[in-house]
Amino acid sequence: MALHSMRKARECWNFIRALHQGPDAAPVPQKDAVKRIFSGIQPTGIPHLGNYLGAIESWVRLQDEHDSVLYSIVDLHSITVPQDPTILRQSILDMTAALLACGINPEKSILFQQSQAKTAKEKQSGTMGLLTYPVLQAADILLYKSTHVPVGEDQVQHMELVQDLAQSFNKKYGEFFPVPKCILTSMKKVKSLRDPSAKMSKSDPDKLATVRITDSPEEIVQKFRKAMTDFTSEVTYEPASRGGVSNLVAIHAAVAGLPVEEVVRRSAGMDTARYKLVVADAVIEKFAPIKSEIEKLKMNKDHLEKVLQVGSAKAKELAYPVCQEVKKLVGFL
Ligand SMILES: Nc1ncnc2c1ncn2[C@@H]1O[C@H](COP(=O)(O)OC(=O)[C@@H](N)Cc2c[nH]c3ccccc23)[C@@H](O)[C@H]1O
Repeated sequence: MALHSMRKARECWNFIRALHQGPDAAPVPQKDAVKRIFSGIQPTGIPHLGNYLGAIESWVRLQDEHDSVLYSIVDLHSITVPQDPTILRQSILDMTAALLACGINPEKSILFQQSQAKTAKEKQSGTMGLLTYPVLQAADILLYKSTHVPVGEDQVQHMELVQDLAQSFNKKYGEFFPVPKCILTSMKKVKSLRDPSAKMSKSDPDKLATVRITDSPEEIVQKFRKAMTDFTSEVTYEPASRGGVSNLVAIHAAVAGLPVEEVVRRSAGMDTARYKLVVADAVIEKFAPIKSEIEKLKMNKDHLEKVLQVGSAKAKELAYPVCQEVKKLVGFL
């Protein structure tokens, strides 16, 4: 299996290299393209504060600001590590419920399941080789001619590859793909509560490091109470020298919708032990309505499945002409 995957991965890279070696085409001036927003999230695990503040919250805003917005539940990406099929199936629906509860509105954006939105003729490419992580991510984005990709800082490296691939393709075949830009929020890297030098992550083995949006109030309080700070009791925002407390201030400001300076001003005279509970309360308050909405949505499996079906059909419709155009440009059609 590993060998087979490696061979497929090599084939995939050769295919991309072959694309780059195509005939030099005269550059066509880039059109003033309409913005198309695209982003994705892995279905494995419940979204955490980092996913929420670094990505999902801005996704909700962007669907109000732009006409063409797609959000993908990237199930193909999640199988780069072993997954139990029954659990994966459930996790896809759980992620759908979580995104809807956070405010993703299928009337305003296309919410779809990555594996279900491949165009019919593309089916033969569903091998692990083509799914090699960053290449698959590039395919996700370019397949819809996306212009803007709202992500956290950890995705910037992947985005650089996507930009390179788009530029190389355009150089050979004429301006076809917009070179997609990242949209980063001020919360582009929410730090682990246990180690402010690391990002908050779903897979952190220290359960106290990561606050999930469905955590109980007690769990949230416990995690913030144990958050790593330093020996200075004052609350200040100095990310370079006081990573722990600054992470708390940044989280607090983001969930309360206040500027950092205001949050620091309001906590004057408070020590960090007391402040941790204030931040925990703000997070509990922010997540409470989302948590109860998730519970409601999870009871209606048919609705969740329908949302994904409709979204996947719409995504497929957008992808098909792009895929055909690429095939024509390359000479496959
Ligand atoms: N601690 C953190 N602070 C701030 N932001 C964070 C933090 N942790 C996670 N994020 C952001 O959450 C989004 C989803 O994360 P994933 O790991 O599922 O995200 C991933 O694993 C992607 N490879 C999924 C993907 C597949 N295809 C795509 C195409 C476009 C954009 C994204 C994708 C991401 O925006 C991520 O940056």
